[in-house]
Amino acid sequence: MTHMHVAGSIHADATSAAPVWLEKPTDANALVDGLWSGTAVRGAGGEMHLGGLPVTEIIEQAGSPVYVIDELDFRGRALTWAEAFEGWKVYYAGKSFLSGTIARWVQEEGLNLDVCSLGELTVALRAGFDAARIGLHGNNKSEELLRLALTAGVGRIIVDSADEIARLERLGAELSVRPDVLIRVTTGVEAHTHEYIATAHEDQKFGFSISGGQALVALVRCHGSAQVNLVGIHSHIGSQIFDTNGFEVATRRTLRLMSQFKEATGVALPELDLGGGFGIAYTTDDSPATAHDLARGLAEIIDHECRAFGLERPLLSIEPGRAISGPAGTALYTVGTIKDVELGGGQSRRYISVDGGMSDNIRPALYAAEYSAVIADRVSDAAPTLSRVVGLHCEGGDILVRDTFLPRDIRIGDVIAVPGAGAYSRSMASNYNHTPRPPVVAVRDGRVATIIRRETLDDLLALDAGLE
Ligand SMILES: Cc1ncc(COP(=O)(O)O)c(C=O)c1O
Ligand SMILES: N[C@@H](CCCC[NH3+])C(=O)O
Repeated sequence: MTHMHVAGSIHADATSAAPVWLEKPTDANALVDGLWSGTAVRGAGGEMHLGGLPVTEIIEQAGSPVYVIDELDFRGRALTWAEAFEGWKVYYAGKSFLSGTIARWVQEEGLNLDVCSLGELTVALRAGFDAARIGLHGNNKSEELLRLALTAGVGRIIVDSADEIARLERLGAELSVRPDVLIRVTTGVEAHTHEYIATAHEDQKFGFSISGGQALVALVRCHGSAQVNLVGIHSHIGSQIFDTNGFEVATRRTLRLMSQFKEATGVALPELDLGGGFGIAYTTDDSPATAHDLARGLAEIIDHECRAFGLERPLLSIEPGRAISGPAGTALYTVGTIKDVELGGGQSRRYISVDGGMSDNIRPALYAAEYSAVIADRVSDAAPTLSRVVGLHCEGGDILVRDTFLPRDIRIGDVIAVPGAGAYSRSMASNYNHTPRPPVVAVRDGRVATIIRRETLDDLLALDAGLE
């Protein structure tokens, strides 16, 4: 099954009120299964609770807007992926959301960690994450980043270019270390996702091309190097992917490359990392596979292909990010203004402006990503009304939820909750329009704990050399 609506291909046109896929719900208050974090429920009075706390109490303690991470949900998903992929190495992809607390949870649940920048690596190391269980990515790793990785003893460096191999060899010789490396390859797979988050087609910046021959050249070069220890191949086809065909093709092509390498050198590479990219449900239109189903499916493909190529099954890894952090997070906003805009032909669209926007979630503007929303501070019997939840930024594309049905009697001060906010929301947040970024709090057993504090205007003003 192929889902492409992250690419924004299924939208209402200007004159129809509802997009084709969005059915008017019988109950606009429902917390639909599969969209919300594990502890999300409506309490006795109808208010939504997260981690045992009413949302209004979370806002009272942490302010609005706020990202709320359901600790038990996050830990539970991490463990589920680790258990489903038993015998594999599971790296949590920190780019989806990383902080000191998250790094500790990931370590406590027994996962490895994928980082891709100096900042992410520094957070992980400061949080006490075991360097040997970290994989380092990046298509332009600086000398400073590689030095830190080599001195800290990072477990795997995923090499992305010939320049990086040369840099690593020089630094390895200088520091007297021989890092374990994987070569990142592009398999030529056209993953069914938004162009900006697909990474295995040929015409993009990551990795070494298999079809162009550069991947085999890079493998042979590293194999012959005294300064790096080649352990395997890495492939990542993209993000928010539901269609497993892409993984199947990528697996076949990487294993064929392993067999070509074996023919060329007589050596079987011991490791294969298939990256991340497993999709989650942002709307009722999404139906992701479970971790267990994916594990079973991938294992079958790998065993089949290994037999075909006469290879032993390598040590396998995956790097899920969004699938662990995404559903654990909920964004809470407060309604500030409400406007009904006439579209002609008796149609209108309701614009609900909240106190956040594209600075705390750029995904709808960047990828036309679809989200859902409910009123969270109460339930209402009023008629479900097609609504658009928009932010406070000075930009028409500042949309948080393009199309959703919210009760007709929505009012200023209501709390709106958006699921799926744990991944690529805070981690991609900006200060557009000099907006301080919201805090991230963890909720568990009726308690709120700050993971990342709210930025203040003073934080931003302190950066401005013209305002000293
Ligand atoms: C190399 C690599 N691994 C893992 C991930 C994690 O992806 P996701 O959060 O979609 O699972 C990404 C991001 O797409 C990535 O680039
Ligand atoms: N940031 C993207 C995914 C790309 C992840 C990194 N390769 C998203 O929000 O969907």
